[in-house]
Amino acid sequence: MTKIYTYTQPVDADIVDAFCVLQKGFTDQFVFYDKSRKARFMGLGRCIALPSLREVEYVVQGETEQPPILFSFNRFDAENPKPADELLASFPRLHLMLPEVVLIENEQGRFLQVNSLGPVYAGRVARFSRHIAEAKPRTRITIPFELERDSREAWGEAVGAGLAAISEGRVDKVVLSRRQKLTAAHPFSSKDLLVNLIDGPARGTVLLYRYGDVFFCGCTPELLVRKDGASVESMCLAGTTAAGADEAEREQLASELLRDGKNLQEHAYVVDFIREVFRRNCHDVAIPDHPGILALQHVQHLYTPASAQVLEGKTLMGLMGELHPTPALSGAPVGEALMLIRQIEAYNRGFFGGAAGYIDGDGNGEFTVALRTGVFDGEIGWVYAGCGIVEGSVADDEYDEIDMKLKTILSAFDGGEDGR
Ligand SMILES: C=C(O[C@@H]1C=C(C(=O)O)C=C[C@H]1O)C(=O)O
Repeated sequence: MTKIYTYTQPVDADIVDAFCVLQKGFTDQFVFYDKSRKARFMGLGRCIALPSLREVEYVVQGETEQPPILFSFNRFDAENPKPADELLASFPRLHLMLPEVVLIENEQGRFLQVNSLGPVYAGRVARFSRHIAEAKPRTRITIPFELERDSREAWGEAVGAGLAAISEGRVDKVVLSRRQKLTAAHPFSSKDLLVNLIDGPARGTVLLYRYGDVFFCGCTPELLVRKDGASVESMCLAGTTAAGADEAEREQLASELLRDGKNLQEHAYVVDFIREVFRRNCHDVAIPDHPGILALQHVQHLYTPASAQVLEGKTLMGLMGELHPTPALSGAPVGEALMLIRQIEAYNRGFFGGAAGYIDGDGNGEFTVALRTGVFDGEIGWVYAGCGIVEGSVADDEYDEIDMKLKTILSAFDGGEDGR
């Protein structure tokens, strides 16, 4: 048993401003920041890595009873023998990470949490508090960059290989991705991208995992699983169209998407898969028969929410393991699709499409699917996005769909000076 001491006290500060001032002192950083709900956790510093919550016992200290917050970033296909891109390869393979300091904003308020393997003394927390009290409102900057286009021809070949596997009956759907390299004129920091994603128009959950100089970040719309006591939720997200130039066009495109057979089929594989996992692990499963629309800044998706009550003894980590990867990121059937992705894609996805989230010391928490993300160091970065290929998919259209999805992570370079 590892004993953790967790000292929490309220803070009267914007946690993003507080993070910006504290982060200078820490190379290891972890962020899970839901823009629409108060589920916001910003971790700093290397404290301890744990294989599972079962090994942990925590002692609550301080004015507020809050369990410790641990972060978990998992690769899309941890067993893929293909070497990861050099930037991604520098991350350790850790399961649960408990940072030294966590800034929290939840339904109970805003807090500063300090974790340690020995008792935390009040003076240490007070020092962080004083530092936070000096935090100035953050500013945004635009970071100019150039993208190296990946070839449409190579993509055409990849899609061709996917379509061949579909017509041979090996898979019904396979999700293929593209990556692009970007180079900025000047080195940029994780803080700059983080602030632009949090304050910019992208909807969803902002993620950051920085280890040393290298960082992985993005803003994902896709919830994999959320657990709060016995209540669990997930989300089926697959099937995509453009956002539209104005509200009328958005509605027009949304109503076309809701009637598009190919997209509905892509979506149905995800619904069937999540329903099956929920039926095995939960009761009172509620999943609507027909999808709705999730309208985002750069695209819109077919969307079906899923909720249930989890069986006693089932854990968040267990559910995450069973749900990931869903056919939204792999294909159907999942195992065959994963094997095909290993064969077709020239690179290892690393954390792109992986399960990224947090868990508290009581076993509640949530995981997202790490979409609309990239990995960065200094002035270079790799950004990733993918799309579902089914019978009838046209390579050029899918290439354009991926370009639309890439706009979300690229918006991290936009300081918003044009008023957006
Ligand atoms: C693979 C991505 O997105 C996934 C694929 C989608 C699709 O194929 O329509 C839609 C939403 C996501 O589940 C991505 O954003 O990179």
